[in-house]
Amino acid sequence: MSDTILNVEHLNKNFGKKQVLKDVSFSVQTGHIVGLVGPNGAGKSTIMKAVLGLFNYASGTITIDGEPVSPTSHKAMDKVGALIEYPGIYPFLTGYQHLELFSKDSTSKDQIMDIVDKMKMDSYINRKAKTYSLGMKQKLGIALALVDRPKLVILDEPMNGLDPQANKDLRTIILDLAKQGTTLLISSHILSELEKLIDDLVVIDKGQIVYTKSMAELESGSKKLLVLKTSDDAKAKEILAQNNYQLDNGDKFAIVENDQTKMADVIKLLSDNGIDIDDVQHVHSDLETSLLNLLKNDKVKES
Ligand SMILES: Nc1ncnc2c1ncn2[C@@H]1O[C@H](COP(=O)(O)OP(=O)(O)OP(=O)(O)O)[C@@H](O)[C@H]1O
Repeated sequence: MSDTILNVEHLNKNFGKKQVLKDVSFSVQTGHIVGLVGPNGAGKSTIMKAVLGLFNYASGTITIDGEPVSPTSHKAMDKVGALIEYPGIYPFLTGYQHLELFSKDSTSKDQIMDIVDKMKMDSYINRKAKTYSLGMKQKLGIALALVDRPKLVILDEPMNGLDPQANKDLRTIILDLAKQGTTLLISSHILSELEKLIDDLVVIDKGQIVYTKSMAELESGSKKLLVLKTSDDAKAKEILAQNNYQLDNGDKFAIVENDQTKMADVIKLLSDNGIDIDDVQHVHSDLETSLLNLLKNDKVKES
């Protein structure tokens, strides 16, 4: 059984009169990759900053590896690496100098070159950062979060500005780290990328946690659809309904699949009734669809 590395309990946070975190509780298991997702302004960065001890909160507790975290209690930060919003980059320092300056004294040159190598930054690591593109700066920010090989890594929108190859490299690095026992809390709006990585999902909306589940649970609960395009969708729907197929109420013409649904039977039924099938495919709900449904159905109200 895995143990908990990060525990957030009953966290409340205000900015002026606005309450931006409302009784936020969740925990993260050691070695897991956890996705923190939700609409713009939901409170993802605020949670991450609170976990990093960057500001006071009205009430609640945060512990990392059993140690409390607050603006006056930073001991646990020794175990944490983070990239929050934009990486703080100094234009006149090279990438290598950034890594040297901001890594721990105990981090060796070999460790620095190892992350440079894995992030494929060799060709520009000795150039001044003012010459870096957006993606290069982002990669340097990620390298800074990882260079000390922390137990817990917090990445806010790490895929921002990365090209497809860099995204793939980052995915490999993250999955390798998790295999070695590193825990990662990652926020991203690029759900198609996130779902290739994460073990667990924490969904926040308007400052409240609306959902915490493993991806396995999410996938097992997600709908499987048979999406159809026919010569006469209206008639096809009528025939399928008469034959006890469950029509999906989404945007596309689809039936909800169960263990008894056979594509061949559906095609035969429709063609026996003089309907041509232009296209038919099995579709599993992806994370984006599941999340949109979840947010559509959640009852959280703006205060
Ligand atoms: N320093 C601040 N002062 C006042 N309000 C703030 C401050 N930082 C964040 N907020 C507000 O807190 C809420 C949550 O913001 P936060 O940045 O945590 O959202 P987010 O989920 O990370 O959003 P996004 O996906 O757009 O990055 C928003 O309503 C935002 O306007």
